[in-house]
Amino acid sequence: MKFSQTYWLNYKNLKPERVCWYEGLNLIVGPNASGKTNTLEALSMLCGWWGSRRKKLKDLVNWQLQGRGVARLHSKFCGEEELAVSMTIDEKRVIEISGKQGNASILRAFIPCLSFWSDDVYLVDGPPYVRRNFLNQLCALIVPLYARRLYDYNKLLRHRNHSLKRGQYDSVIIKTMAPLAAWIWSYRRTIVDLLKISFKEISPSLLDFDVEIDMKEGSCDLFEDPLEGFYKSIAAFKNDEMARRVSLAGPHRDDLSMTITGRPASEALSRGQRRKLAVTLMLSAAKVVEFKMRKRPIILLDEITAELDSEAKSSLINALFNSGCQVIAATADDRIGEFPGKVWHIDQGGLSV
Ligand SMILES: Nc1ncnc2c1ncn2[C@@H]1O[C@H](COP(=O)(O)OP(=O)(O)OP(=O)(O)O)[C@@H](O)[C@H]1O
Repeated sequence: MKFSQTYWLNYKNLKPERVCWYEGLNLIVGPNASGKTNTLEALSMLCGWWGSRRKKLKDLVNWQLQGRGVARLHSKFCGEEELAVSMTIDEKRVIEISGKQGNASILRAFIPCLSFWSDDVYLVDGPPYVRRNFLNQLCALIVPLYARRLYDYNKLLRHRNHSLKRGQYDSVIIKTMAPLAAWIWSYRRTIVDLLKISFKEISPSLLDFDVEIDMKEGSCDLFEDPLEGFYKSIAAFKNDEMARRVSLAGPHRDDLSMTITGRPASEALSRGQRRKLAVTLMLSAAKVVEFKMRKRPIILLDEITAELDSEAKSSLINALFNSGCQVIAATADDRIGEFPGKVWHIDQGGLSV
């Protein structure tokens, strides 16, 4: 699916505008605070996601209107099928998909979209939950049931932590959690295996260093059978859990390890290299989505050129071009040079070609 035409009204600082997007690469260039991130955020909302900065819905309405008006987002999509999405935002968000009431999870299933925000460099050097969130989003995009199972697992985990805090070791909760944990582990493993394959394909054109990525399970060891693995890990961590009064084994302790000749990427790489690695992971994820969903995802990329030298910029642009995906990227750098797509300029919330 691809954005063909969007229209927005009263969304943050964006001017009311009808925009016909190019089906290949789009680059939005503009100075700081001109509305680049706001534009990408509006597009991400239209695909059923939140933007980079999770805010209250009413903060998305133009400040001058707050309490007196609503923000509206509309988009026509083309591709595997034609879709029209409308969204009205004030205290709550009302979504219509081709004239029928819908919700964000339906949008995500119809219009796969991956976004890369400036903070996503933390994918390499941030704490494990950042990488778990990345994997969770990818898995939930491909199989919506994953989000449901993860929600159920996290609910039980909260109960378990509550019991542990009170010094109780509740084996009924463990038994209920076990099949969910095993399912989440199996699914994550499948996706990480695919991610490794696409990473191997893409990384030579983008990275001048070799990175090994792998799933690091929150268990005491790697097991063939994840259900057995869960029970064994729980048993192995029992004393520690009772002493620390918190649950230490299970998918909530997973991580995606990234190493360069055995050293963690967060230590071995410069900031620019970490950014390249994070973008490469995102492009690998796009390939996995395409393979599993038989649909090319839309890619939204904020601050695409930040911290990249000219060689890295051009190899990234080439990789985006070769992905065949519709890409909408933003940059404050107006010296981007040759660009194989449509360049938009934004100033004070107004887009022009
Ligand atoms: N609800 C709102 N109503 C009106 N303006 C808003 C609203 N929310 C945010 N803004 C304005 O939007 C502007 C920020 O836009 P945005 O984050 O898209 O900038 P940007 O072009 O990505 O900038 P940078 O290059 O610095 O990241 C800010 O000036 C902010 O004051």
